[in-house]
Amino acid sequence: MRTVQWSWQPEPCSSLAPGHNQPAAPGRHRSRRPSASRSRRWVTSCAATVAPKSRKLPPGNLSSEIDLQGVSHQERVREFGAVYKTRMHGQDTVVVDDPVQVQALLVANYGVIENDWGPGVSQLLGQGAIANQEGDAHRRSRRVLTKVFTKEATLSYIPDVSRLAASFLSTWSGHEDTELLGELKNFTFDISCSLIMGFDLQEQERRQLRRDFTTLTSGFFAHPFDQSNPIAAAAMAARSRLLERIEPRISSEPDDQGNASDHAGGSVTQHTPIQRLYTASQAEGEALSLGELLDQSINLMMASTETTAYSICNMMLELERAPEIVQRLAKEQEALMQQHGPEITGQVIDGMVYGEAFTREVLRVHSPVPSVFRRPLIDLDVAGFTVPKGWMLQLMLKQQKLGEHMSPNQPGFHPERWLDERGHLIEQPPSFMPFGGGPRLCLGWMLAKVEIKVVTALFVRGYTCQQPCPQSPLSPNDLTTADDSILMTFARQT
Ligand code: HEM
Repeated sequence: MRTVQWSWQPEPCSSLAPGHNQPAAPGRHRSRRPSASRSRRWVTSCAATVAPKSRKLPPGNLSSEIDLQGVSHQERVREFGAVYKTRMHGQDTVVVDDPVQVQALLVANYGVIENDWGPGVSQLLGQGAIANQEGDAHRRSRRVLTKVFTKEATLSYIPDVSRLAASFLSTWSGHEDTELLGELKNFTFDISCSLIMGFDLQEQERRQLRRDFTTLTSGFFAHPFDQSNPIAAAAMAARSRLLERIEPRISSEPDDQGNASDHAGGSVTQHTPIQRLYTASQAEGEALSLGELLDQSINLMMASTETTAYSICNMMLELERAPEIVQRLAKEQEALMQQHGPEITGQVIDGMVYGEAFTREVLRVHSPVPSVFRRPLIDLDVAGFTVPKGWMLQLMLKQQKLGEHMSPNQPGFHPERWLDERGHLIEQPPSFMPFGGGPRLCLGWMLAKVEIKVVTALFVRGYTCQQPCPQSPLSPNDLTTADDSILMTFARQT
């Protein structure tokens, strides 16, 4: 029996401090089909294998759609176990909710399973987008795009992220009520947009970009995805408008000081990370074409905006109901300000030990990407069951199980569980995978954590918040369905 290699278990870095685990360089965690001579070693360390001829499908129910059966995922796991079959969006699907199996399938990527986002997302992102790529093309894109998300690059974004966060918080505190989720989507979109187009965009241009991006994302799951569907057509038109605005910014020429002006002789801006990628890749020969970089830009906006906004929104809802957590975070900030001064710097972000525990707990409890989808290219054996080629695989990233070394080891929102008795951060259990793993580990995980921590730090240093009509934190399914009417009243601390 051939097996799928599990060579690398991703452990997202808990901090920006040197010496902490960094995700492996993209080349290190390629999965490949093993040669027969090495298979014995893999048998002992792998979970997913190529299926034997005799098929044994997982238990479950294929007779009706998962939504129509009115049974929750947890109830299914209780009834059938961690690997079960069901119907989802008209397709036969196997759901995998065991962290060991999920990890193995995440690394078993090229040639064994492929990404499947459906026709809407695929077309709206574009063929050159990293989420649509497999094999060598995917490796090449990661090699190039990683340069924008190294630790050094991420540290360099902190001043701009802080400026933007300070400006949003100040605006919110000047209004009676803030539509929190909608505002946070603007905040996180502005950050990804700035990586691509610069921080100096005029407010009017930002507004137009946000509007077009919202129209584009509402087309992701439009069905059928063609011109006959007005939502799909509007989304494609919004994509074209976005690209028209992004293109001249990316291809603008740098002047002697590293500034850039667009080809139409328009505004002069600081060179952005994506512009630098374009110029550098032209020079180094490992070129991502302009077309590919445009698709990657849409992909970056898509990957970063709602995920991070949703995390910060839940973070605020948790803070609003837990004054003791706010107090502890504020005490940590006081100490950090005494040590490093008032600026938020990489040292401050690194020094946020309780802030890191808090961030992890937000991501654990409110995992904004609770699962990812894959499609097997061969019959696969998962935990002794066959997943036939062409079925859908839903891999659950959000895991209920806590690490045994965690205290408290019970459900609920407890940042303390990430600290040992001396107040040091504990090792992250393999079941904690908010940023996925393997060759598709989130590229922006460090930036996402920086955004969450910068907002946390600025908030506890100077603001309070209260919900005019209390609501529960958002459930993972609300990511695509929640309207933006989560109201929060911000005030400056007196
Ligand atoms: C809390 C915030 C975030 C969460 C929870 C998150 C989670 C994830 C997950 C689970 C994946 C893997 C998807 C898969 O396996 O199919 C992923 C991929 C990705 N993420 Fe994030 N993400 C976040 C923020 C960001 C940010 C801020 C950026 C960039 C600015 C970003 C860029 C990407 C990209 C480009 C990929 C695709 C990687 C590839 O296909 O190789 N993400 N993210």
